[in-house]
Amino acid sequence: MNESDTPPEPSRTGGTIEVTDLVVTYGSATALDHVRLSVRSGEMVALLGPNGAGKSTLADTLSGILTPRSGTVEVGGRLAHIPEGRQLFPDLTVEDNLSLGGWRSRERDPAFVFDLLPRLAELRKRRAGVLSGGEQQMVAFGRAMMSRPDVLVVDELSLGLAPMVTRDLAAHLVALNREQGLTVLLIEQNARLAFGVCERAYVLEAGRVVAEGPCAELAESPRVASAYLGGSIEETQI
Ligand SMILES: Nc1ncnc2c1ncn2[C@@H]1O[C@H](COP(=O)(O)OP(=O)(O)OP(=O)(O)O)[C@@H](O)[C@H]1O
Repeated sequence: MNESDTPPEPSRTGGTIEVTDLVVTYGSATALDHVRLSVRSGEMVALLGPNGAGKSTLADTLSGILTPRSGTVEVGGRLAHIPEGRQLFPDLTVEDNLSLGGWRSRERDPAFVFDLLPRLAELRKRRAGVLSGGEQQMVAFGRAMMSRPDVLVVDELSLGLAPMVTRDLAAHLVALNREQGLTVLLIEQNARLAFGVCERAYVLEAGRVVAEGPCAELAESPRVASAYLGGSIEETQI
């Protein structure tokens, strides 16, 4: 296919993640220790865990930035990753940041992203570096959608954002999941948010999966409730 060919049509039929016995190391330090995780097509699954648990390492391995030491990672369809801290180009405009997200899908026109996230259309000529945290997260979200993904990995949607802004972004994510079947792995420290929008969750601690299951069941677990919900169960419904 050459540069002038039409971009491929969006395909949301096979967005899956299958991680088996995954070991990832940094030098002699083990960051992921025989991790097993699976996400089915059209699911929205949370990955919880404290600082240093290995969540970003898993995201980076799923997106191919890191290479496993052993085990397997299989992604069905195209995966896009909203990295922790957004990692935008601050001197480029919103529009140019979005265009960069379209390199794999050969998608240059962000019009469909403006339909999904109308606020970005208003901000299109602004430099990304001058935007608020919530607006920058929305640009990172839109940039990921430019690749027309089947699977979206979101690393800390809520990081540094006010609850209202987080809820607004989460509502966009839920709409994409429910209305377009986008498969989502939501990496979060905010368990209330994650349990409010996901059906299932994994809990990662010190590189190992220590709990998994339906969010409603995990929320009942005294260990999960005390570590991640401050001891009470009160879900954030979108
Ligand atoms: N480039 C690196 N070199 C060496 N060690 C690293 C590197 N990146 C991460 N680590 C270590 O690997 C472990 C897992 O880190 P990771 O960033 O994946 O955790 P995390 O769950 O995403 O944490 P946080 O919520 O704080 O972002 C930590 O002990 C961290 O110090």
